[in-house]
Amino acid sequence: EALLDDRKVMTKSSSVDLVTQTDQKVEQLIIQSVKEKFPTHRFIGEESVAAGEPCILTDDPTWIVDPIDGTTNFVHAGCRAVTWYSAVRSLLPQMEFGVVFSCLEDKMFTARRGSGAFCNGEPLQVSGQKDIQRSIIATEFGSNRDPEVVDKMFSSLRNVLCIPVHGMRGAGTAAINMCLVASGCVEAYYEIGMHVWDLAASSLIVSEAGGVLMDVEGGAADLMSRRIVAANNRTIAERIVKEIHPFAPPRDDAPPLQQ
Ligand SMILES: O=P(O)(O)O[C@H]1[C@H](O)[C@@H](O)[C@H](O)[C@@H](O)[C@@H]1O
Ligand SMILES: [Mg+2]
Ligand SMILES: [Mg+2]
Repeated sequence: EALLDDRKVMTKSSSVDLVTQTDQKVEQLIIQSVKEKFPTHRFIGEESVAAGEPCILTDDPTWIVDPIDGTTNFVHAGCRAVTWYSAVRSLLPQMEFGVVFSCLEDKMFTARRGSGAFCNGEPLQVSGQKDIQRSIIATEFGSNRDPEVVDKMFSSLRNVLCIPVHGMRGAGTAAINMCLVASGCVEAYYEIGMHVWDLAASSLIVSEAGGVLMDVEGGAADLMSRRIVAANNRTIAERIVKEIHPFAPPRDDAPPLQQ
């Protein structure tokens, strides 16, 4: 409880969707320092959106910021990851670079479109495993405790586990789960319910490390849809898609509900 007090924990969409003053301060720090260099660029920041800012990509260069990914870990045990990235939108949003910093491990994951993915400067490569039965799969349960949604998540978890796979893991942060895919430590990560700022930077890191991104129903990945399968290859991604019980949370870029 002392920890919770120290970190000034507040809640957002539900009693388990946590935010701290540190999340808010880190986001302000990142946005202010980028603005000083690039005054015309736009931002989509997790805590700014929570405060009512729009979550829309335009044709302008846009930085997508998740100040602390894994706030629940941070509240309970210390820091986890800080993530931000820049997207330049033409006809389709095109990510230019992604950065994820894992402060617990002092690892800086980076990727630039067309130039590969790196961890502390060392090139990253996804796992070469093609057999799902020799794979480790990562997932998370997010912050929705609606029993119907939880039933669907458990049904997917059960199906994937019983393929059977070697194991299932969850780092408590989407960004780090995706970096684990990019590093070849796990074969895939899937989740429904996280947000564009959880995935933006690490999605480029996964694809630049040779991985694939897919929607949970098998179509093209859509970072605003709050659904993702990130895998080392298409065979593994498509096998996971077969086992997922899909549902569609409200999109990140949906217009706000009228009061
Ligand atoms: O810690 P935050 O930035 O809120 O992100 C987490 C998200 O809230 C959860 O729903 C997901 O399950 C985690 O994987 C995210 O990393
Ligand atoms: Mg996050
Ligand atoms: Mg966050």
